[in-house]
Amino acid sequence: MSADDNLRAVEAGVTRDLRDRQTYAGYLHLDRLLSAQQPLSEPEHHDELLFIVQHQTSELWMRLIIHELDAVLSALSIDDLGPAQKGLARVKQIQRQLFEQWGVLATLTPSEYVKFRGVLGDASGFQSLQYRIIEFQLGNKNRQMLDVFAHSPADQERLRRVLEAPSLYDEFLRHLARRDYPVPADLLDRDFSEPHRRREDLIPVFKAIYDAPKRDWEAYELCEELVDVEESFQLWRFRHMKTVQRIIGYKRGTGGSSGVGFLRAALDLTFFPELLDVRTEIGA
Ligand code: HEM
Ligand SMILES: N[C@@H](CC(=O)c1ccccc1NC=O)C(=O)O
Repeated sequence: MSADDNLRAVEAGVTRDLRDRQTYAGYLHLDRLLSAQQPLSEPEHHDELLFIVQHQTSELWMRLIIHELDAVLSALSIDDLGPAQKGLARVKQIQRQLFEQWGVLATLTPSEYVKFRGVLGDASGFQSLQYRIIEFQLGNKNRQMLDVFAHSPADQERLRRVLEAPSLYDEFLRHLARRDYPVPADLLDRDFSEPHRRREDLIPVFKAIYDAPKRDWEAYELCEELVDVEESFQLWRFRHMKTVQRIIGYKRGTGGSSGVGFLRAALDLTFFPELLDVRTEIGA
């Protein structure tokens, strides 16, 4: 065998007899994973598989984001900034992946989608538990979202726990307070199920950090990481809205909302408003 044969020799050491061994497919449970794509259209529409895979891969990446954000929240709560930073860096890369993934779905045309949209019934991404958990972890709290999970008490309970727990911003502000930044006291122990509302008196905290980055580089860097995560999240929302617009135009959503208008309204939501507001004050 040589390079000219265009064949690679399988080395003698390669394990070939995998009876009673841990295997690739076994470890990854590929039997379950790869049998979970079940198109409902009849006759089966070619593009329904794309729709299913796009959503399932998104849910897998969201599973990892939740796992990483859980670790980031714990790290912040014990002032362990290194691991928090590392976790956010990973989250950012996953977000980039989720953003790029829209390009695949954008190859689905309106003519193709209408052919199987009917099989979706009342199902909608609006009902994604993992998406809502991430929004809550990041701070877009909204108790009304619990209603959507009344049909599934275990899911509803899981979401309620995240709703009532401190968000990333809450944990960051508590960390800054422990480092003697003048974070307003009422923000440190509040009803965490409420969204954070923009506060003028937080801006001096961030201004102190941004005016002298070298004095507290860790805090400065974490501020920038949070802004990155917020921006990536908004980019995902924007591209979802644009993809929806090109595929269903201004039809109502299967979840019952107005569709594109409803998705556009989410672009006004913000996770860390003062971290953006402070930029207006820098150098002033
Ligand atoms: C053909 C592709 C898609 C269309 C036409 C579409 C359409 C919509 C519409 C109209 C809504 C508003 C709720 C409703 O009334 O249904 C919505 C919400 C949502 N969709 Fe999609 N979507 C698509 C793909 C995706 C994909 C791939 C994901 C990834 C998981 C996704 C996740 C979501 C989420 C999380 C929401 C809730 C957003 C919010 O509350 O702001 N969608 N979608
Ligand atoms: N809301 C979409 C349907 C939809 O996209 C969907 C349906 C079932 C499972 C996931 C979905 N994705 C995002 O909303 C629509 O109105 O066409």
